Parts: sequence; C-alpha cells; structure tokens
Amino acid sequence: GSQHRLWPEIEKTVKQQVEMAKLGVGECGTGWQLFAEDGEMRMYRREEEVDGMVVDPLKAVHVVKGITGHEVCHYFFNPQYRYDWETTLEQMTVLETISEDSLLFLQTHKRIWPASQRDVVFWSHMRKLPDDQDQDGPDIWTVVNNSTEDSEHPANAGKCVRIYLTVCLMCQTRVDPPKDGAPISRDNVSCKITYCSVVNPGGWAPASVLRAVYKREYPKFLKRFTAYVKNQTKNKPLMF
Ligand SMILES: CCCCCc1ccc(-c2ccc(S(=O)(=O)CCO)cc2)cc1CCc1ccccn1
Repeated sequence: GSQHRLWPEIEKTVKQQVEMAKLGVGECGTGWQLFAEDGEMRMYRREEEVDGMVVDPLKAVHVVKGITGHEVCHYFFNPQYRYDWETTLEQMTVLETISEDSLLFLQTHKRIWPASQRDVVFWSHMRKLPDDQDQDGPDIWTVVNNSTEDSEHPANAGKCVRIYLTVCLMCQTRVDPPKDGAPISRDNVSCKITYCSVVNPGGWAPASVLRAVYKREYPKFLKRFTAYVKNQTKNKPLMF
C-alpha cells in the first residue's frame, strides 16, 4: 500500500509513463521509425545508445476488437498467466506482494545466442485512471513495470546479466453501443493498446544482435499476447 518504500517511486513513474504513452509518435518530435506493421499493429523505435549500448525506446500501438483495457491489463499483470504468453520467459518469481495491485518480480529470460542470459528485477503496478481526453468514456487501464534493486537478488551475482527496463502498457477502451439499445457485447468494444518499453541490456551485447532480437521478439510478443487475451475472454463476461 501507500506506506511501502517503493510507493513514491511507483506513483511518480506511473504518472510519467502514462503521459509519455499518450504522446503520439508524431508529437514526440522526429526520431520514431516504423519497423513493424501487422494489421492494426504499428511498432516504432528510436535508435539510441547509452555508453555504447543499444537502449532503443520502443512504442507500439495496436487496436484489438472484442476486449477491454481492464482485461488486457488483467492478463498482463497477473503472474498466473505469464508463462502462457511470454515466450522468452525461463523463470518468474514473485519476490514480494507490495499491495493487491503492485508486485515485485524476478524474471530470467531464455539465453539468446551469442549474448549471455539475462535476468531482471522489477516492480509491476496496475491502475485505472480517468481518461482526461474523454470524460464520459471508459477509464484508462495501465500496467507499468520498472526495474528496481532487491537486496536478496543483487545484479550480476549469478550466471545472468541484469537488464534494466521501464515498460508501460496503456489501454483505452472504446464502446460503440448497438443502435437497437441491446446490451453491450464484445462486438461493441475495442481496445487501443499503447505499449512503450525502454530496455538497457546491462552487460555489452552486439548492437546488431540486440536490434535483431527486438525486431523479431516484440512484434511476436504483442501479437501473441493480444491473441491470448481474446482467446481467454471470448466466452467470459466483459470486464470494464
Ligand atoms: C540479448 C538480449 C538481451 C535482451 C533480452 C530481453 C530484454 C527484455 C525483455 C523483456 C521484455 C518485456 C518485458 S514486459 O513487457 O515487462 C512483460 C513481462 O515479461 C520484460 C522483459 C526480454 C528479453 C528477451 C527477448 C525479448 C525481447 C523482447 C520481447 C520479448 N523477449
């Protein structure tokens, strides 16, 4: 809850990340380059390096029919579903339950040749926010994942190189009520998903390898994850 040592950082980071996610790829100035497209999904990146390491920010926008923002965030946030959709995940541990909407994770991802295996420690927070651009529309749902230290799991103590990331999944639900006043069904809802991520790969990895990994893995991840949510929810009542 709000007494936890991480709470001030969570509050600040969530607000900052949602504001960034709301900026379209046009508005945040030049530099965004479209690198993947699939149906309604558009994936952009900016080529940035920090100390010679690739830390390309990524922004993906996708519109998916038949699911809501609450549902997308529910399946992204809750650990019990993660092995179903996160293909590069080798090991996931919930280190701490900070509150019912905030968890501390340790994840190790499968090694990607020729780079060494990576792990990450991050807090994850799920939140509903009023949509200030559409007062009477449905709320925005978001999940923010942000790397943090954990004294029990110091960086680079074992075989894995520790990575550092900030991820924001922001979901805006759209309802187009049926003309005949019938109850809202899945045919009347769609979700605009904005996924932003900045990953520092930790130890050195060849820029060409990193960019190839991201180019392959991110589109696969977002397609697989959204298909998973559609499949999990298709016969369940709508979650707003
Ligand atoms: C040489 C490769 C070094 C980097 C490997 C890497 C880095 C970051 C991540 C990653 C990406 C998304 C998240 S999340 O959105 O928070 C969801 C929870 O799991 C957490 C971790 C993964 C991977 C492994 C490769 C890879 C790259 C993209 C997408 C998927 N896999």
